[in-house]
Amino acid sequence: MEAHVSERQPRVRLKAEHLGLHFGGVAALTDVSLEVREGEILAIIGPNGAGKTSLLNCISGLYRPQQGRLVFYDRQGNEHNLLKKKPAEIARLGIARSFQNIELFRHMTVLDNLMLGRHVHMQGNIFTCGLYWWRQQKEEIEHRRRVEDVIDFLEIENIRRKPVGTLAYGLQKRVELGRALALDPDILLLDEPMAGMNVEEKEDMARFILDINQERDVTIVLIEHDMGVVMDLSDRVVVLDFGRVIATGTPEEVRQNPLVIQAYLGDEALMEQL
Ligand SMILES: Nc1ncnc2c1ncn2[C@@H]1O[C@H](COP(=O)(O)OP(=O)(O)OP(=O)(O)O)[C@@H](O)[C@H]1O
Repeated sequence: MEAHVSERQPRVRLKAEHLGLHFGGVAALTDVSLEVREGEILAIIGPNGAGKTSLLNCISGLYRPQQGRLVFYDRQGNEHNLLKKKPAEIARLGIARSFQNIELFRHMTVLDNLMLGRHVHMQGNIFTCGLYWWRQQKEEIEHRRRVEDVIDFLEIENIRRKPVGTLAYGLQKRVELGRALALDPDILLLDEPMAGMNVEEKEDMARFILDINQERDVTIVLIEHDMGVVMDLSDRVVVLDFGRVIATGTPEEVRQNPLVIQAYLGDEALMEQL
């Protein structure tokens, strides 16, 4: 008897429809539509100035596009209009991000930076502190437990008490990843997590990204210039050029797409990697 294997389409967790973002006369994004599917690693690639960071900024609420729709579906399937939410609300929904230029407090320890990563989940304030001290204590312990779990996961136990500014660049990038992970995200937005790293650091980072995706069940949207990394890590790729989506598909499909090759022509370093 013939076996019927049903191939279930993964759920869509984030959908952008016809996004348009401009700064005065500069169009950063034009008619950008894409979806992020549950459990995938989606890479956003494109030449410099293509609009990659602007897109992540729209998703995390830092930029407000003038056109289009941006919707997040939570684990229960509820729809959330991200264009109506502030960055902290978006983070609380389960969308965390790391930044291209590390955005950590350099004089604070690794542990404190990671605790700050959880602040959007913290309920306590000056009133509840006084009235419900025990509740505050319980909450604090739980946050600390989750942060310690991230520290173990990223293998940074030995630097947990060190000020971030004293760490090597590659480790700072790992702490930046930890800060985003401490938020317990459903979707992690990573803006060039391997930029400026040596080969060994890149390999470590690639392993952590895969483990976060597979073991911690986190959907990942990744901006990356290193095409080798993109080809190895991602399930699907969206290619932006001059603020427009010019291709979407598997790494192999986009690599052979004539529009993508055209967009990268002129940049020999990028072409070599394609
Ligand atoms: N805050 C801003 N004010 C004015 N223009 C901006 C702003 N942010 C982005 N832009 C413009 O939008 C366009 C897209 O920039 P963006 O940084 O999103 O590209 P990118 O693909 O991330 O580039 P890179 O690979 O160099 O980081 C560029 O022309 C940029 O100058």
